[in-house]
Amino acid sequence: MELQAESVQELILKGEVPDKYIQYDKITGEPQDANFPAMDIPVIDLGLLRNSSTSAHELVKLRSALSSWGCFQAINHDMTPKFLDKVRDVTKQFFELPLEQKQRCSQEVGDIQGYGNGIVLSEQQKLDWSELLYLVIQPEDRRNLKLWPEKPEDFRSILHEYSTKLRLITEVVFKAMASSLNLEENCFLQQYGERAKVTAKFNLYPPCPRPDLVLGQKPHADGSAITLILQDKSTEDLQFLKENQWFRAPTIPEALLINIGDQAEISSNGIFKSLIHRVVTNAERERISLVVFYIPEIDKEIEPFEKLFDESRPRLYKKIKNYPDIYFQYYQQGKRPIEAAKCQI
Ligand SMILES: O=C(O)CCC(=O)C(=O)O
Ligand SMILES: [Fe+2]
Repeated sequence: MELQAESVQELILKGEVPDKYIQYDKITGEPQDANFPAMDIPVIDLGLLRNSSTSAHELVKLRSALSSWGCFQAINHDMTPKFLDKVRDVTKQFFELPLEQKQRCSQEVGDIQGYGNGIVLSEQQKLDWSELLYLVIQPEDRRNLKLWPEKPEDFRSILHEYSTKLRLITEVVFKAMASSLNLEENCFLQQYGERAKVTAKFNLYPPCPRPDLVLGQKPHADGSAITLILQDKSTEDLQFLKENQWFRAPTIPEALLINIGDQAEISSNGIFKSLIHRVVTNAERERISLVVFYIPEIDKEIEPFEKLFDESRPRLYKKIKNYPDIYFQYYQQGKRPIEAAKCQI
């Protein structure tokens, strides 16, 4: 079932926060806007990773970051700060359009692509304080250009350029992830397939009058293999959960925050961690972000690489296929999707 939620823009005009948006933190019991410490994650230079004579130290940092926090900040990725600001600008300009104009890109029934307030699976579901635009960007023949905004005028060309650049970045990152585990460098790319799906989710989190009770995005782990996030420069509202404590992700304007999703946790036999994260709201400022998911081909078999388990280190995950399907089924039942892939030990 899909129900269209009332747009947050309309609620702000009315100045009210309906019950459907009120969420309590069942994990820590703290108000959503308590002051949480910053995560201690490394900044990794992708330029150094590209070359085997300079990569050794970065690979150690990468492995350690991905096995503790499941994420890192990537710099020197070949996208200039000016270009990243352009991406942020077109995102902001799109969300500033009048609602009717944004609705030209609206989600169609049964499809998550397009503009909307996220998928509403049931009447009881708590809602996020956000607007979003979700588009497939790779493979190119799977783009639904009808849903790509025509305004602002440079939106499409900038998204195309961003998507081309990200292809090279994801390749470097997957190869480095493999090398950091002493595996053949193409193993992730091969397991995920040449036609892996890459999707872009543009998010707007408007200022919210009750940041103590309302979330921009509920706690979840990503169903992707990896996720690449371009953060807003002016806020730090993304948080990761580690050992039952929330930590704030620092914003570095020129960096991409790259995190592990469930499928790379499975391939790495649990060495890399797909951590639960959420977005909090903010009474003063709006926040925008551009989140890109790298999603393996659905008919590829995803399983831990053989070299990563033996008698002393048990195999933690089974072979799975079509994880997005499993993900939605489990998510709907309020369970963590990766549980479905765990071996019974
Ligand atoms: O907006 C963000 O920074 C992160 C959103 C997120 O976690 C997601 O879309 O999966
Ligand atoms: Fe996420």
